[in-house]
Amino acid sequence: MKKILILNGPNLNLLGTREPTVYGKQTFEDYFQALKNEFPKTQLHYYQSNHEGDLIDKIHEVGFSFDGIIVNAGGYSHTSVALADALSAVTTPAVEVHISNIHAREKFRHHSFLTDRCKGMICGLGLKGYEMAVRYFL
Ligand SMILES: O=C1C[C@@](O)(C(=O)O)C[C@@H](O)[C@@H]1O
Repeated sequence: MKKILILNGPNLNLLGTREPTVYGKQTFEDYFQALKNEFPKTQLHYYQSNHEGDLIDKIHEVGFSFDGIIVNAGGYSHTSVALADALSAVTTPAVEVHISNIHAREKFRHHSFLTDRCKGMICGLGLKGYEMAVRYFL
C-alpha cells in the first residue's frame, strides 16, 4: 500500500473560513475525509503546522519511507530556503500544490523556493490539486 503525506503549512488550518473567495468554503478536514474515501487502497496521511521547524521535522520523519509528499507550504513557499533544503535532503519525491493561482496574484507569490525541488507543481485548481497530486504518485 502506498504511503503519501499531505503537508500543509501556515494558515491552511483556517481553510473554510480564511478568505473563502480565494481558498473556498470547505475545511481541509472535510476534504481530507472525502479524499481518503476516494483512495481506500492508499495510506493517506495529513499534517498541518504553522511552524517552519515542525514542517521540516515532518519531512525528515517521512522522507525516507513514504512514496510521496504533497506539500503546500503556504506563505513559507515564498520565503523558506530551509524547507527547500529539507526536500532536497530526503529521498521521497514531492509535488507542490497551491490552492490559488499564485501567478495570478501579488508578485511576491510568483516565486516558490520549493518548486525546483519538486517533481511538479499544481496551482490554481482549488483543493482538486491535492487529488491530482495523489493520482500522480499512484
Ligand atoms: O497560504 C497561502 C496559500 C497558498 O499556498 C495556496 O494554497 O494558494 C498560496 C500562498 O501564496 C499563500 O501564502
